[in-house]
Amino acid sequence: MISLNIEKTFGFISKENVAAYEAKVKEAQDALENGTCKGNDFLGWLHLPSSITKEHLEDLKATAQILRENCEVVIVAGIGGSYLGARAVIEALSNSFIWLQEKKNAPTILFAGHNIGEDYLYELTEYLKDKKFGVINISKSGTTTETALAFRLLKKQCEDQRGKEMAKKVIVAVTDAKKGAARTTADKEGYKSFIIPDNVGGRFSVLTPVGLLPIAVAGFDIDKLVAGAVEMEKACGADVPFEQNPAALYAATRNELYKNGKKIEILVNFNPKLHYVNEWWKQLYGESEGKEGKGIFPAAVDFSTDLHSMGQWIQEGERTIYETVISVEQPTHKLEVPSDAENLDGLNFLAGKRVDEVNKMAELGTQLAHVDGGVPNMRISVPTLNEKCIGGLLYFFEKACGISGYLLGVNTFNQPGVEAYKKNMFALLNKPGYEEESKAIRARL
Ligand SMILES: O=P(O)(O)OC[C@H]1O[C@](O)(CO)[C@@H](O)[C@@H]1O
Repeated sequence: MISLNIEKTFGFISKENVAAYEAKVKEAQDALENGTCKGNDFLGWLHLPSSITKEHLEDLKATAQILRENCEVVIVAGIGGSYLGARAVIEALSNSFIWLQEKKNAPTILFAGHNIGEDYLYELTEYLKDKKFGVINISKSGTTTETALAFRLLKKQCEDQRGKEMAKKVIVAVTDAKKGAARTTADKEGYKSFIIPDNVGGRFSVLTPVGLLPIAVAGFDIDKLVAGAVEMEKACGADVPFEQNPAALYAATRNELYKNGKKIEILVNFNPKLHYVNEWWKQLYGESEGKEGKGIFPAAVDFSTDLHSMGQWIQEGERTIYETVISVEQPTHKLEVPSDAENLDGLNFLAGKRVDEVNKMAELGTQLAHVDGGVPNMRISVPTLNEKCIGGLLYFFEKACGISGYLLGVNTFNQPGVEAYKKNMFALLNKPGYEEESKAIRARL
């Protein structure tokens, strides 16, 4: 099970001040449990893991199997919370060179609908020209422009290439039960569809079909992923004492750091497979807390790669940052540094050591250097990268986010600020219904 160590924050904030959050954290836990916090119509994620039924998982696995049997490539179309969770889990669990391997035991998973890059979409559609492909169209609102645009292209191409009947079989919708264009299309075309519950917001939806279906198609064990989340739901529960509750401690510590001028949290990994876990985390905390002129800025780096780009800033730049390191205890594979008779590269001092030992010393050395340089450090230990641990990690971050947003005093579950760019874009594109905004925005150009 994952664990949290906050010892290396105590040169910057005091143990007593973190412990003093106990009552406020209890209030937060109660408010989440009783549904009395702000945004209380979006609390469906709280006990989601333990409420997932065997039948639901079987339904997801059966649909995944149809896609696996009929597709060489599956495109997951979605953006934000309808994209990042699936990508985070799939990349954390996949072989880093999966798409270069001839023999695959699952369709290649590609992503679309998370940008409006013409070249990206052109190159994707070109690549798909001789492929048996399917699409999972994911959008809670069913109206997000980026996703809808990509889906329009992919749906047509799939129907043209594979025929209407096969397209019906290999296109799956994950969307609202009733509203939105994605629902209308799915119902009209007769696609298999899954529902995103009303009370689960996008960034908290990885354990709904939004994440579970693509993860199952990619060949990973969603039973174990959910089991890991269930375990963490218990470990972070309202009945677990403050000092033993990782979500409570993480939420309290980051709020205390924020109060002491640490305005930026950098999520750090020492494993490139976790890059998209960082990205998922950025949305979770950024959309949840960045509002009302408040909120820790969630940044992220991949070490040791970024020690050679951002390392200088972190070591000696403005002291408004702290780091949270996701440390994977055990790699999946074993690789030792070979000995070399000539030792031309001078690396024989590493001969016989596992590559991970070198990585772990980089991690430890970085922690000490950054703490010496004025950067508080928290460490989240993950035993290994498997479904169970990742499920636990995701739920831990969600629960801590729910508590942390409450401590900050914001509505953790809305994202009103995201509408501003959309409104301008629609006005600039002359979307019907935006006539007044179009006139007003053009007058400003
Ligand atoms: O699932 P949808 O409705 O397409 O939304 C995708 C993403 O867009 C946002 O609503 C922001 O615009 C996110 O909160 C959400 O995760």
